[in-house]
Amino acid sequence: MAGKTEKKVYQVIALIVAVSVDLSLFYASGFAVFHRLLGGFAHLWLSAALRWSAVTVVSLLFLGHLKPLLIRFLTAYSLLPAVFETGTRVLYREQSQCGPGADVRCWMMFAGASLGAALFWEITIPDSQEEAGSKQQKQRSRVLFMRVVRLYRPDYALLLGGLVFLSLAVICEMFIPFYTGRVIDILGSHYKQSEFLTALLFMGLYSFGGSMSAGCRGGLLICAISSFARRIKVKLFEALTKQEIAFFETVRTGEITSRLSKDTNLTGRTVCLNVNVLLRTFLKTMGMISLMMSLSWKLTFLVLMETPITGLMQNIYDTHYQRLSQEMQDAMARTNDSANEVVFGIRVVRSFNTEKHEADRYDERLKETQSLKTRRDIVRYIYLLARRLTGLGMQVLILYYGRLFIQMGQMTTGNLVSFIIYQSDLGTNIRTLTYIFGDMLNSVMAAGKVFEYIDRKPQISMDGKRKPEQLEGRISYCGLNFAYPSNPEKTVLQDFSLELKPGQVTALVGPSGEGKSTCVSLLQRLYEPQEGEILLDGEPLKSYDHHFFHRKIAVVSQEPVLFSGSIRDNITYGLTNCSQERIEEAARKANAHDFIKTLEKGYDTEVGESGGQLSKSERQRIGIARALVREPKIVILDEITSSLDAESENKVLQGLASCPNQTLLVIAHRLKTIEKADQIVVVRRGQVEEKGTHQELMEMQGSYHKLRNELFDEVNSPK
Ligand SMILES: Nc1ncnc2c1ncn2[C@@H]1O[C@H](COP(=O)(O)OP(=O)(O)OP(=O)(O)O)[C@@H](O)[C@H]1O
Repeated sequence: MAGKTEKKVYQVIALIVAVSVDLSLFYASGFAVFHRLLGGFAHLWLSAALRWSAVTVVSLLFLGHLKPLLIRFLTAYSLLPAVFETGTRVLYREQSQCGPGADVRCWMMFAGASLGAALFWEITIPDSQEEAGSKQQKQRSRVLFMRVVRLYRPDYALLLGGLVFLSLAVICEMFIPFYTGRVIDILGSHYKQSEFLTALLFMGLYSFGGSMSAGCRGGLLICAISSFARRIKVKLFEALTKQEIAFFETVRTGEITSRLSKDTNLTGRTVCLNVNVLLRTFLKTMGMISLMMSLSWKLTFLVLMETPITGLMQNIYDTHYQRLSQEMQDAMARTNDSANEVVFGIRVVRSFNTEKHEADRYDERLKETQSLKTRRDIVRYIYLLARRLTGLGMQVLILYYGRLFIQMGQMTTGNLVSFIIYQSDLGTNIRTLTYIFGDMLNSVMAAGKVFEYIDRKPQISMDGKRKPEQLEGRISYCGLNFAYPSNPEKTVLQDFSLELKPGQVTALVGPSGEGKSTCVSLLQRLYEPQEGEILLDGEPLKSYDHHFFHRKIAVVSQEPVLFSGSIRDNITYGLTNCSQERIEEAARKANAHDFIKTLEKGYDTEVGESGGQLSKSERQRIGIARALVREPKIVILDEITSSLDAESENKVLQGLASCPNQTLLVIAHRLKTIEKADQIVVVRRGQVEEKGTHQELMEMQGSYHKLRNELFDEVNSPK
């Protein structure tokens, strides 16, 4: 507490000493002797340097170190009188009121202006520690922005063309108000036709040039944007397809599709269009300010005084508007998700008669979105009102002072008209500049989300190199412990060990939810066990080359997913140069050939979206053919019985048994079909409870025996 008070006392003493030193120097700089000795400009700049050094040293001595905000303030504060005076003398050959002498009013004006500028800087580009989080975010935005700019490299020619036309358009547009004022002056004074026609001609030429250039600029930039969007979409898509399955389970589908469709477009469009608007507005603003200066530098300074107020208002508005927009977008994504879910599961909705319930749920989500939208719009209206009021106040001031200057002969009526046209544009331009700068930083956040996925390293590595010429197909599960990443609390497999031998059929049986499908997922490397390892021919799965491994292992899941396209496309999915004989052979083994032949277009029949034009059993058989056509070393059938009748299942198993040295893993509920398996494994609570042949397990009278009896009772129980 005492330390804090001491620090405060030091700060107050520092302030008093610095102000006294500075005031003395400021007054001394006004002494006539210095003017005579050093000349006008030299004395101004020397005094600025002296004041800067003196106040900096005093502050350093008392405070020990200087914060960036204080350095900026001191620099602006010491240099402002010199800059202001030099500018006035060079540009207008006049001396300002603060030029020859130095009084307290000038000193206070410069101090106030510097403090305002430093605070404005601090709010827009913060430096202080309290704002460190926000500063970091802005720095991150800049890095992201530069990355987007680099990604535009293939389209630099288009961008360059766009920039050239942009500059031409700005130059042309800038001169139109100037000639408007000129026409008014010509009409108002001694009318000369030649002058009038020349002014009209130039106005026409500039208008035409401006429109042409603006059109070309827009066209070139749109081309650049669409080419960029295509490139980044492909990059993102590639990155997404490499992610592990757990990623897709933890991230909502709506979020992924929104990244792919919306954020990629936003990244390309906003950055490119923002740069376009930013440059155009910046050039226009600079040009306008210099033209306005030439019309009346005093009125121009008056107009520029509005800038910090507008900037601050814009900054506050942007922060709230962006936050509410983000919340609204999230709410919209949730609304779309719920609609998608219902469309996807419309059969369930209909059969459970929950149409009304789903409509109410959708309405709830819509209400949430609507309320956020209303709040966002209210913020916008308040901002617009404040903006209009400041603009109006400024226009009244301009008219008041403009009339005074006309009376004093410092400007003509035409000049004032041109000035007012420029001023109304300038206000919009300055607002656009502040807005675009903020918006650009915010919009690159969309790019940030896209890059987050592009840069994401899949948690299951695909860096294995092993591609042996010969593969036996011996699988060993060694002491696996596993919990799904989306539910890490629940251990699904516990010290799970099992051996699958080449040329043998292993069947996993057991009650539902005990971990059979999980064994298959781990063997496919869809997930990585937390402990233990799965070996293939004695080597860890992750040491095998990703493509090699997935050519050697084929899975037919409970509900195989087909993709739109023909039956042939689906069977040969991911393969090139696959002969018709090979396709047909696989289809025969899968008991699919006969039904395909009865179709009008045979193997060229379209299966529809997700195979929707085929029955469940037909989809299943095509899924089996797709697995077998690869001639894999290891085949996994995950409860194919759920959609196949007993006859089809028997045929499929016979077909598979005819492949020599294939390791076959079957998960089955219908125990009858796996009686002939070389090894039957009962999985319970994530562990191997029993294993052996059908005969051995029946003799043991354990779990398998019990399961068989339960199923037998189920089948024979009176309906
Ligand atoms: N993707 C997942 N995320 C989280 N938990 C999961 C996931 N998939 C399965 N589980 C859980 O893991 C446990 C084992 O599931 P698994 O699908 O392996 O059982 P199963 O024996 O194959 O059952 P079934 O015979 O019904 O297919 C279950 O409790 C299940 O709820």
